[in-house]
Amino acid sequence: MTAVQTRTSNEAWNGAKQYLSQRLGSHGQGEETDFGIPIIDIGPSYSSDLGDRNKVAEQIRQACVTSGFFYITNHGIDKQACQGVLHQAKRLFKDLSRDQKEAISLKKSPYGYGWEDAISTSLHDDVELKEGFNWSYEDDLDPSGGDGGYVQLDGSTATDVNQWPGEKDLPGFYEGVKNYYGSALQLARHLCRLFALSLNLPEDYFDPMITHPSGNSRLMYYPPSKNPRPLDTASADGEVGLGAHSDYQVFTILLCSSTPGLEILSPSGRWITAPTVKDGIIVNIGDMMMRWTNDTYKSTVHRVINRTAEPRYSMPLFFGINNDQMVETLPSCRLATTRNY
Ligand SMILES: O=C(O)CCC(=O)C(=O)O
Ligand SMILES: [Fe+2]
Repeated sequence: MTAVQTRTSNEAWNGAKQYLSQRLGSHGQGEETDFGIPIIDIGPSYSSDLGDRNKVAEQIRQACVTSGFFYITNHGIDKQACQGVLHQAKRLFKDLSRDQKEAISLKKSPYGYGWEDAISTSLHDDVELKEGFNWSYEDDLDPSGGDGGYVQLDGSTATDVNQWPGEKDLPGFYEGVKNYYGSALQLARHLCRLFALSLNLPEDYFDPMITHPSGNSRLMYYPPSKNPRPLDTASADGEVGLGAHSDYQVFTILLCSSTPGLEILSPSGRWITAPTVKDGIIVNIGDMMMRWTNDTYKSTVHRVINRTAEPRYSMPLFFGINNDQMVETLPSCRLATTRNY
């Protein structure tokens, strides 16, 4: 049996800071070739023909070995569910009073779930303007019903850890979130099959690892800029919505309102603005997938700056495998040559 190593939150924070500065330090030397956010129509991946599914998987692979970011269209999530959850975000951030928000503040949660004030949480020492609301996977949100085996990242089996606004304060909020989140979980499981194909693994390779997945998610609010200006990614002007970071899970499914703001860092150190793609949802690779694939798939540094006079809302789902799943380098990503020592 392997000993479980625990780290204090300070150690984890410092480790994450160090990791980010290494990642930022490595920019400026890389190549720009093919770096962007391609749009992949995943409609054909729902076909019963393996050839169709493989064609989508190949496009996903191409995106993952370059920027690690892509849009998906024809993803199967109902338009109303998407609009609905962004509407719930607006209600939460605009309609709740300060006291109602404080009542569900993440400061009261051992796991950091609940409402997050606009405070500096950036690993890059930016003062962040965003407000958030965080929660973790729960069986009731999962259309599969889950298998009852969910464990938190620290191995605890604690349930009821999420802090939802009261039904009286925000009627219909939970249902609106569940409606989209449940569909996004199903999409995540579908994407796992495409990732498996893209990595030359059996299509069902990840299936047993996502029966009670890590599905932390959040709603985000980026206030309108005090100084609305044209997009100029060279300058942040002190108004950082969400500081530079990479996501830590396997992959993120990111739904955004139509206000632009997401920027991704190219290998040569340029910030590239993500365009608005009608009915498109962003998928991006996280650090866990980068590690798991032996750096074949890229987890790219990104940030959010709202330079417009409009508010911006988004909902990232940080999808990961079961927190109690043992991982080792994926078989198709091990070095081809074996060392004799
Ligand atoms: O709001 C966005 O567009 C991005 C959010 C994000 O990158 C994150 O929460 O990790
Ligand atoms: Fe992110």
